[in-house]
Amino acid sequence: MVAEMKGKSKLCLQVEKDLQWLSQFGADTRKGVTRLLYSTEWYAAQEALKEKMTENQLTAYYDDVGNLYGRLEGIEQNQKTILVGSHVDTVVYGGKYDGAFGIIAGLIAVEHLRKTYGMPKRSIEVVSLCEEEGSRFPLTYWGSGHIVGLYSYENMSQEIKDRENITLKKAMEQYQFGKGHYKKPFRQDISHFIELHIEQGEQLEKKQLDIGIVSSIAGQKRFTVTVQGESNHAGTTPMTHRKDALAASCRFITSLLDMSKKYEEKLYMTVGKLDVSPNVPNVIPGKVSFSIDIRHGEDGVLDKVEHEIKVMLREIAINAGVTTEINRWMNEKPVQMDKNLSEISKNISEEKNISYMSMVSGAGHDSQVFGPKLPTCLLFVPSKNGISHSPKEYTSAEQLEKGIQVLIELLYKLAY
Ligand SMILES: NC(=O)NC(NC(N)=O)C(=O)[O-]
Ligand SMILES: [Zn+2]
Ligand SMILES: [Zn+2]
Repeated sequence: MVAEMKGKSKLCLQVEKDLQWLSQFGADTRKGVTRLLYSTEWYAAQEALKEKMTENQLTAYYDDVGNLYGRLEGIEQNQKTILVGSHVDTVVYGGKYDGAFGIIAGLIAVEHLRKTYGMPKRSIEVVSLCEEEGSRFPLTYWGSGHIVGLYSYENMSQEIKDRENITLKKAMEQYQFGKGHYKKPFRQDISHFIELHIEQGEQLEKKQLDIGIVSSIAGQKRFTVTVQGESNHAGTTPMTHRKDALAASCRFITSLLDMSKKYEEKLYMTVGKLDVSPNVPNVIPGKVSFSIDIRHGEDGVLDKVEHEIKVMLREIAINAGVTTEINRWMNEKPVQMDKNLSEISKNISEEKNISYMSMVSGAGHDSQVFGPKLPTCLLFVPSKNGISHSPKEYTSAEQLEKGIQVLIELLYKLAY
């Protein structure tokens, strides 16, 4: 252990320690991390980060939706601010790197810059975005979407509820967000958004490269499907007279995944969430709802697939004697990252002898929301075995450090 510590740089030890520290908020007994939007664990993580920002001599503050910022004031007036960071929320039973790494990396990079070069010309803010994953409520990019003005909580639907029927409004207000206590989230003073993230795939590892410079992010749609059948007795209702919502859902899901194969490897389709009612062994399932998540690099293909899904759903409903409803609650277009920032990142990597490749991200990111509005840069570090959204997520401290080195230099070039 001591020998291992001796071999590691200060930066390596720091990033390892800080990620471990942040993962305690929402840690479960199976080594996973679950930090859902506006949950106790989520708030504890934001509060702990706020304290850390203050310790790092940053001015820490929330906006009214729960995004947390740590600001290092620039010496030149009238300059816009560079935003660097990622999201603090996780999926259910996720790992300790997704999102968290971008925040910790931002904090470490800014701390390093301040200690080495003093105050920047242009202000830098490290941001811990409140929500990106869409794991608790049927919405995604709740944090970044407010910053760029895509969302406004004042106009949000009262119908947005989690699995336990808690409304988004109530969840927000539990921690005093959404009441006008804090600064409004919409901002027009941001010059760039920079995000460092784990790849969540295996391209970098397979090619043995250190950094992925993202050129574009795939488009993504998410739906909730509700299938309404009829609950009845398992021992007396003839097999031919049933309106079994689960049997119909299974047929539909299988046909759907079969259909996705015709798009070869370019279409990604997932049914990841299923709720069965009443969910007991001796009652025919009367109601089922499930999610569909589709992704592709071309928007036109996603529209075509959406149409196919709807046609297929109608056909299966007619044959199974059930009724169906489909609600699309996410529709993100593919987005290009800023070419100039990518070029700067390439040059930095070359100067530092850090190997890199340009790549497309199949995973969604807050950078997708900032990208159409302002120059945005998304950088990846490798993920062991390409695993993510799992407690098995892992990137070595040495690989994390390379990402941070590029980030430090990029921020230096933009802010000093
Ligand atoms: N980087 C992510 O894990 N993002 C995830 N979340 C969103 N909102 O896309 C996803 O599902 O790809
Ligand atoms: Zn994620
Ligand atoms: Zn993420």
